[in-house]
Amino acid sequence: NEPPLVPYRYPIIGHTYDFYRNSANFLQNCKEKYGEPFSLYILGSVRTYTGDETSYEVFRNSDIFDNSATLKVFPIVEIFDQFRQFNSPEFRTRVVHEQISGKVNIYTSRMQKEFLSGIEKYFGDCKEPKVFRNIRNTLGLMVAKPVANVILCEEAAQFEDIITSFVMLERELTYMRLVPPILSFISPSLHTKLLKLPLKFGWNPISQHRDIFVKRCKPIVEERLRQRKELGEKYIPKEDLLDFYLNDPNFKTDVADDKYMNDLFGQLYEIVFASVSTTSRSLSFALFDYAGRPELWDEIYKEQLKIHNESNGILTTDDIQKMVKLDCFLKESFRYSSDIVHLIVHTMTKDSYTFSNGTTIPKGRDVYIFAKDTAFSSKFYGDTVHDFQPKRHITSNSNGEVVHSPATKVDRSLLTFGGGKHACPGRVFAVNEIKMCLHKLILRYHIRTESGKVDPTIMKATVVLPPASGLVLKNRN
Ligand code: HEM
Repeated sequence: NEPPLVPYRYPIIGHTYDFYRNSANFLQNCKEKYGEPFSLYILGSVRTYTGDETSYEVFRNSDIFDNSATLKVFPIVEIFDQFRQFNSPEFRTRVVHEQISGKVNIYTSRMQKEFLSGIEKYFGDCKEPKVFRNIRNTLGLMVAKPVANVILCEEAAQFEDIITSFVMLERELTYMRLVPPILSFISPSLHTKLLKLPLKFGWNPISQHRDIFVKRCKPIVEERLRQRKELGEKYIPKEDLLDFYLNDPNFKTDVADDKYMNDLFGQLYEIVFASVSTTSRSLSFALFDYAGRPELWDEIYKEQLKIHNESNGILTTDDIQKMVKLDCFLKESFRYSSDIVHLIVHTMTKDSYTFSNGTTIPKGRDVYIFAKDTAFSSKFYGDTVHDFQPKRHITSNSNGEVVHSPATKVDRSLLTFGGGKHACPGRVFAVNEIKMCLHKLILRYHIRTESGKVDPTIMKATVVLPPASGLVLKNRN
């Protein structure tokens, strides 16, 4: 009882052409005609696509659906493995969960300072309306500053070359993700081999970023090691990820030699990449979603002003939690910016798996999540599914209590942060970061699109990117 294989006309090519020509429409038509899940023959192999009903099952059953299939299209682990001594995804997830998301209250004031200095530097006064194009790049730099502060250390966040390097790293690796997988026609593994070929010849696309990291951070690491040695038990650990690694039994050292610095680079920069690429993408979408919808401005601004006045301009995590309107707006922006197909690919590892609706897939089948189907599902979002309505995330109970479903929440109706055991461990940090940045920007500037309308997003195969048009900022005073 396999999911229906959608009929195709040409052998070998199968559905490849139709899929890449307009994947959103094509997948939608397939789902309407054949239900879900359904299977397609793309780039020489059969893949199963899940929609709003069955996608969450895949995330929830992470013991059966292995997410490492993602590495076939994006061999990021190998790139970082060239530098580090060992790779443990479980350890990394725990570190992000406990040391980054779990400590946002400690980081909030430092992040705030970084945002304020970033806003001054990259946007400035804007006394007269000023147009900003290529906003994703600017927002990447903005996001990189607090990330450098938390993941490396406060000192490192002040180095311009570290901040630029974070953004370049993100861009270079994202290009790799967008390389068309033409060779997969011959064999799916050939595409991966092509992407990994430069590594075989000793050329790693991110070596230049390692050099910058070593130049800037080695003296800091050496000084910390020296202090640790001198003070012993009396050493007070610094609140950043760099110090956490220096103190962890797996990474403890007396000497910061090349091998050690390479290892630190591999461990820390994979987290930097996971953090900067996703956060700057979401922040860019959110700014465009805000700038193109004047009907939302007043309410959101008033909330920010109230919280600003109450907190005397120095935000705590409690203040950020009070930004309910901003949170609902961000959640709606997450929904609107959903990729067509989820980045994470899952392979079914058991002998067979039967979905709750009765269809069965065999061992080894790659399962792709048709994410847009969930984000725009009328089952979850009713008749207004195509309207941008932040208030949908607020519910008034019969007892008069008003509750809202936070942007960090992972559930079957929104797959922005995945789900199940592997759900993004950095989401609390990311949402706090984005809200803080939007809060500061909205307080300081009137923000609108250059066109005065909601600008269209850009589609690259199944990936959705923020508009390439300009945003106009003008100081409120
Ligand atoms: C808006 C920003 C972000 C988005 C949209 C996002 C999205 C995701 C998604 C979809 C996954 C895969 C989940 C799954 O397989 O079910 C993931 C995993 C992950 N994310 Fe995020 N993420 C964001 C920010 C961050 C940040 C700031 C960090 C680190 C500080 C981070 C670290 C990670 C890590 C380590 C994993 C792997 C988890 C695992 O496999 O167990 N992410 N993220």
